[in-house]
Amino acid sequence: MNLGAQFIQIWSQLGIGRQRVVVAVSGGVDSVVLLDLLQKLPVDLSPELIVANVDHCLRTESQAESAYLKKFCEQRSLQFETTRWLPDDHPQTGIEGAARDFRYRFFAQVMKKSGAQVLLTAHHGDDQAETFLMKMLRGGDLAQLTGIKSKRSFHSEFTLCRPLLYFSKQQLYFYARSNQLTYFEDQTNAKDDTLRNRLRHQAVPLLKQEDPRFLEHIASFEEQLDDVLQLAKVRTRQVLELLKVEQGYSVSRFQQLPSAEKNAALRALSAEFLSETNDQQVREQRALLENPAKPQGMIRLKHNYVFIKEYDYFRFEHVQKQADISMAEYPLQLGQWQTLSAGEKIGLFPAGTPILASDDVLELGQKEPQLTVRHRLPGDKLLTAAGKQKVKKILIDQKVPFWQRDHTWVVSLQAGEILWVVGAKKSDLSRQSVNDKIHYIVIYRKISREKGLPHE
Ligand SMILES: Nc1ncnc2c1ncn2[C@@H]1O[C@H](COP(=O)(O)OP(=O)(O)OP(=O)(O)O)[C@@H](O)[C@H]1O
Repeated sequence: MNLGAQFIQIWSQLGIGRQRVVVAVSGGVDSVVLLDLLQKLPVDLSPELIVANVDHCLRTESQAESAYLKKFCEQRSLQFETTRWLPDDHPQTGIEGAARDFRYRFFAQVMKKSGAQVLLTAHHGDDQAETFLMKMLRGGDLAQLTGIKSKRSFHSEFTLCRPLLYFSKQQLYFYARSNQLTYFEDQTNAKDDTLRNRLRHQAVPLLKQEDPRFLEHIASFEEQLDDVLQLAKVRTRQVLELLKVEQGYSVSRFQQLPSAEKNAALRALSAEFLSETNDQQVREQRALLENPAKPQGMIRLKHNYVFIKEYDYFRFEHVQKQADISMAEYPLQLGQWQTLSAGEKIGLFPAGTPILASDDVLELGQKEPQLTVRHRLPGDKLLTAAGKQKVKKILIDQKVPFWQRDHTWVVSLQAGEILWVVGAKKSDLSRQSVNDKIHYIVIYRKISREKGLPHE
């Protein structure tokens, strides 16, 4: 079957039919062939074409090429839309990415203006193989290897289709010559200054020489990989659902999973929290979760995240840096609760105020205590009969994990001396002696998130 006949088949399968489409035409052989193939489709499959072109002003010839395309389209009564990316708007670095962004923004504008829903580009099999090899070289998430898709959504409201993915560049050259098409060669593509160009000129020809069906094999792997990844995604979601508990994820349920599901779950969580996966860290997390000798543990991750195992739960947690933690300081007003966070509150009350079994209470001997509550700060010291004790040391001795230390609340006297490191230690001087009358109490209470519990 010749290329034109194969194209008709592919076009029918894409299901675009006769609707209005925008074709991205650079003037290179790929897009010139695409435009010709589209114009030669049988009438019942023939779409309404709008040709979109961007002059990036990156090569001296580009202006003349755009002018040629304009004339070409006029002669064939094709709607032609073009724009220039002026040199003043070019960034110092990342020019390729910026050019791509500009180009696709323009295509979206043309689509909006014309009411077209589909954008066509002329990516072909060699582009696919080069992209595959580039991603393989760079490493990372397996999903990235699925490469260029023949159909995907674009700017959320449009569809981007690449009907030439199944053809090699060589086939496109052959078609262009046989049909006497005029196209332009981008001379910058001849240089070996980019990875893509080196792969195009050196690696890909060698691989094609080893097996002429190399491009077909890549395309087939891409399709299979796509299918397998879709299935894996569904299963991973089910696994995460199974592991989910109120405090995070269940360690015991994790331990019962088959090996592949363990890895998939940890990778998916890394991707969710850190937007990337790191095999070494997934191995470390798994080793921690499977180690019965370590009921608790923590692994530092990127972007201020930590992976925490606490007995039967594990979770990813974002640890705030000291600078990000609220510097709020609340004076305690007699008889009033002060909310500290969504899950906790504190208050100063007269002695004898009813308390709950789960409350933590500091008894006070002072007549009119002037107390404030705040997060602990570097250098804080607890007042004790034996002298002052560093709060940091208390937290370390009490094995408070480091990611929770800066979140610790302290209750201090006006002078700054600390009477209570909440959850860790109370000053033995909050009353002069055990026989001293208790005048007031400070109550620290966890607020249950479940409504309707008897104590709330
Ligand atoms: N200046 C341009 N004007 C119109 N269409 C363009 C232009 N440059 C590229 N295209 C369209 O994009 C297709 C791919 O081009 P190219 O291989 O240069 O892009 P790329 O660098 O791989 O980036 P991307 O895949 O994101 O478009 C072309 O076949 C053509 O359809």
